[in-house]
Amino acid sequence: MTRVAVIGGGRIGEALVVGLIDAGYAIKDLVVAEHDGGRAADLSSRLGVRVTDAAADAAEGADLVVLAVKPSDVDRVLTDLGRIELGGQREQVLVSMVAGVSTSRYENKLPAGFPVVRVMPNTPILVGQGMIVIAPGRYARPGHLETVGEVLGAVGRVTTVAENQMDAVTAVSGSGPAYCFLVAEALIDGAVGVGLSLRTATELVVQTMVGAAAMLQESGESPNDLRAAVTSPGGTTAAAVRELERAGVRSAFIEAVHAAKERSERHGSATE
Ligand SMILES: NC(=O)C1=CN([C@@H]2O[C@H](COP(=O)(O)OP(=O)(O)OC[C@H]3O[C@@H](n4cnc5c(N)ncnc54)[C@H](O)[C@@H]3O)[C@@H](O)[C@H]2O)C=CC1
Ligand SMILES: O=C(O)[C@@H]1CCC=N1
Repeated sequence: MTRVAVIGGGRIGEALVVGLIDAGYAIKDLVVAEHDGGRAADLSSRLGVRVTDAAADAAEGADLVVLAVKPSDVDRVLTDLGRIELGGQREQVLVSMVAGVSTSRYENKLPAGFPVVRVMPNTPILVGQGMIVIAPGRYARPGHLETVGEVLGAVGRVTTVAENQMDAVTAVSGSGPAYCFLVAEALIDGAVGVGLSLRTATELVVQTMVGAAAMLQESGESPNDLRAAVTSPGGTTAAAVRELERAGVRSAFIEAVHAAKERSERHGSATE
């Protein structure tokens, strides 16, 4: 099996490891580098994976070295990885999940020709329902992409784009679960406001989102058509949608995606 080292056992690093284990990945083929001691001990006891505090230690012997640290921690990880002969003993690929950081930035610091693949996952990888978008760096060959796609395909749907689309991707599917959770929170607030218990409100909202998502995925119809089918003339939905449009919800989402893309671009320029 492809051996995977995850550098950074934070939220997305943990989601990846849990998702892979739940998908049947062998624990012996996973290792995490986490430099926060408390967090490392917690991960090791809960997940049963080997956790080390050094990126170089985790990367040695791994086929995929997955970076899941904040953009500001990338330099430190690259310095640490410089202590070992990356790609010397085996074919290795660096997989960066870091928002905004370009493959060329890694390529400039890694041994010449070292393959780098930029990936934007999202937290539903935790439950095998992630959206994972891949962009090859300059030296990543089809075989490398295939290996990355095979491993990450265990935790969600994988698609490939050109790297110049990755900031937009980050703004849509990378951050996207947060937008959905915010909508869920607001709907639950509304449901409680019209008299439902928190428990009933949560059950109704969650299943409504699950059902709507399944229709989006399976019906082949556009969101607009699906919404029209719920909207009876002069009915409740039309009254609700009028309020949402009046409050500028549509343009708020559009502006939110623009803001997230700009932030991702700034991560890149701040660390070039
Ligand atoms: N949280 C999310 O939904 C997503 C996050 N990402 C990206 O993943 C990266 C991590 O994000 P989060 O998991 O949310 O952050 P986080 O702060 O929860 O996790 C980062 C972890 O890396 C550890 N770390 C930092 N430097 C290290 C080093 N040199 N060696 C070992 N461990 C080190 C930190 O102690 C921390 O536990 C970011 O670059 C973010 O852009 C990408 C997609 C989705
Ligand atoms: O908020 C962030 O910066 C990261 C990238 C995509 C999701 N979380």
